[in-house]
Amino acid sequence: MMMPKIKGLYAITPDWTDTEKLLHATRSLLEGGASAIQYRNKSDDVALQHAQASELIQLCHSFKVPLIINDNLRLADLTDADGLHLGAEDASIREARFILGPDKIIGISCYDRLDRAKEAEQQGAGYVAFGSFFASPTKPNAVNAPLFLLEEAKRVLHIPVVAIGGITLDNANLLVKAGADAVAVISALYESNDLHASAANFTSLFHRPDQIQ
Ligand SMILES: Cc1ncc(COP(=O)(O)OP(=O)(O)O)c(N)n1
Ligand SMILES: Cc1ncsc1CCOP(=O)(O)O
Ligand SMILES: [Mg+2]
Repeated sequence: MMMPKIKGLYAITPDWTDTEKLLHATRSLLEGGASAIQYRNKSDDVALQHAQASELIQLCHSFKVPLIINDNLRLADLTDADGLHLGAEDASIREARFILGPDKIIGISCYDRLDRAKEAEQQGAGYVAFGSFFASPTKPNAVNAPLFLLEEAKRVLHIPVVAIGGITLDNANLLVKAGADAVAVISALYESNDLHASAANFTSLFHRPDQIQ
């Protein structure tokens, strides 16, 4: 698959053990317009992770959407996933590139740090992520990032800038207006009563012309 740039709605999976439920929910998000999916499973059940990631890759590819693995370089390599997302505690870009090759998407968590993003871009990252911008139900103790960081990041970086953390349909437009190329969302999608509509509503934020204030 040709690797598209990260842009629009980037859905991240919750820690669900029910694989059918996870696939069904993710299909609804893809039908609603999600343009990238991240498999983020924090359990240590290697067999479950391998099975879920493999099924998600097939599903995503039927929509021509990339599936990115969080944290786990070995799993990304084993499943031939489209990319890997790395935080401060995870592998280095250099190691990931060496194992995965030049074509995979490598995303880097930059928290509230522009210096980290500049370095990641220089080292060949495919996108950088900042956050948490709002209180996150999934990660309540995450570092807080200010909105103006997105504007600064857009001024100096040439790779896509992703925003994460507590993003809902009520606050996402602030991030898009500040320059986010994509929003990465867990709870407001997977805990929604209508996943298809939620994904479609997030996606529409990226196609709307800027409103005059
Ligand atoms: C798109 C995106 N941005 C940030 C993160 C967070 O990564 P990290 O800091 O390594 O934390 P965990 O997600 O591993 O708990 C992410 N996963 N995706
Ligand atoms: C992985 C991560 N990193 C910062 S906040 C967060 C979780 C985002 O999940 P939610 O959309 O439920 O706030
Ligand atoms: Mg991580």
